[in-house]
Amino acid sequence: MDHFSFGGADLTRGQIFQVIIRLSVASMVTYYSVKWMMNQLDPTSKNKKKAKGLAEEQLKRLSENDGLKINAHDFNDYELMIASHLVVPADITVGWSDIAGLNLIVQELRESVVLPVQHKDLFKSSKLWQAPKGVLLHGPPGCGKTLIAKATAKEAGMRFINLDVAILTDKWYGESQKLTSAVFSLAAKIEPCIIFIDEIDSFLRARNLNDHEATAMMKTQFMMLWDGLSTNTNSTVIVMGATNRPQDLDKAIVRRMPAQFHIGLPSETQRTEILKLILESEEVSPDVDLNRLSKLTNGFSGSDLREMCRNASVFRMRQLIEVKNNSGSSISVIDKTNLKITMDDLLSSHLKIKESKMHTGSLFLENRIDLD
Ligand SMILES: Nc1ncnc2c1ncn2[C@@H]1O[C@H](COP(=O)(O)OP(=O)(O)OP(=O)(O)O)[C@@H](O)[C@H]1O
Repeated sequence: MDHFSFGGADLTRGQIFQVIIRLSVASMVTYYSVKWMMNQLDPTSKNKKKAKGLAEEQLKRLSENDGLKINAHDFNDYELMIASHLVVPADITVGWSDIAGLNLIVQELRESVVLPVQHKDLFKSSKLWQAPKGVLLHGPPGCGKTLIAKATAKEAGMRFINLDVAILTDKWYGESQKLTSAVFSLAAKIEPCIIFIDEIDSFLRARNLNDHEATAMMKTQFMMLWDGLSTNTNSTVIVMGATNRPQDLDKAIVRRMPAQFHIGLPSETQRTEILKLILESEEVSPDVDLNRLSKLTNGFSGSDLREMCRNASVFRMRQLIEVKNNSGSSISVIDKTNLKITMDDLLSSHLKIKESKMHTGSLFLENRIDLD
């Protein structure tokens, strides 16, 4: 029998084999225990599991409803993490008809994005007809940037990744580089796709010396992957960014977004159109004067106008019902004949919102000439 000498001890071949097995088992136990402990310590482990489940569900819907031949197994963990923010076109509830007063922008997006995506074969003969790889929507909050991005995806039949950039930079998710490249590889697998980044300035602001090394690397990587989209003319992936502060964006990013649209506070005429659209499906009393309301709401965004109408309908509801207990579970109807939103309801609501905007300093009265 062969004998081997280890640290002065004579061991047979069988004994060495046993030692190796024991060592392997011990290392495996240690590896899995440490992994389990890390998982327990990781505050995002629950979120990760939830995100994975959500992603698998969305991808399944995509293959069932959109006829895309995909399977959750075709995606790595990082892609699944990003896919949890995926919205399938069937779930997007807004289209062009939900946007008021922005006809020119809608027409441009229809021609430059929707048509080339919908009629890819027809448009492929010219490189200039291809949809741009980057679109920037800029302007004050609540004026419809997100609305436009979603409606574009819906009308073009594109999948929509509402990218939460916080997960790319969150240290618990780690591996920012892998997640960043997963954004683009996922988008390519499910194209045509819009990668929407709200407040893109917070992620891709002008690079400066104070940037953390990892952040700087991630920005560079993001831009390289983005450039890769231009070389692959077959895939239709568009990065669409929205920002209130375009001046803070890195110039290199702005260059990558050749299609840019300013969505400003609505003019008087636009406010009339927005109010008309919001109140179209509501019961409105004949005394409601939209032109007067539009004049009074100088400085209001589309979102403020919506809030004004919502508030007015709450005033109406108060006239209609009496809440009998604190929890609101018991109500009695007082007057069913008086359902229509009145001009008084809207005027009271207007005052309430104007006051609140003045307190928060968000009422920017525009001294502007209406161009439309
Ligand atoms: N032009 C518009 N037509 C119809 N509704 C509008 C319009 N602009 C804004 N709204 C209403 O305001 C809501 C908020 O708009 P949206 O979220 O698109 O604004 P945003 O510009 O993306 O704001 P933020 O910068 O705060 O994200 C919309 O869901 C819609 O109800």
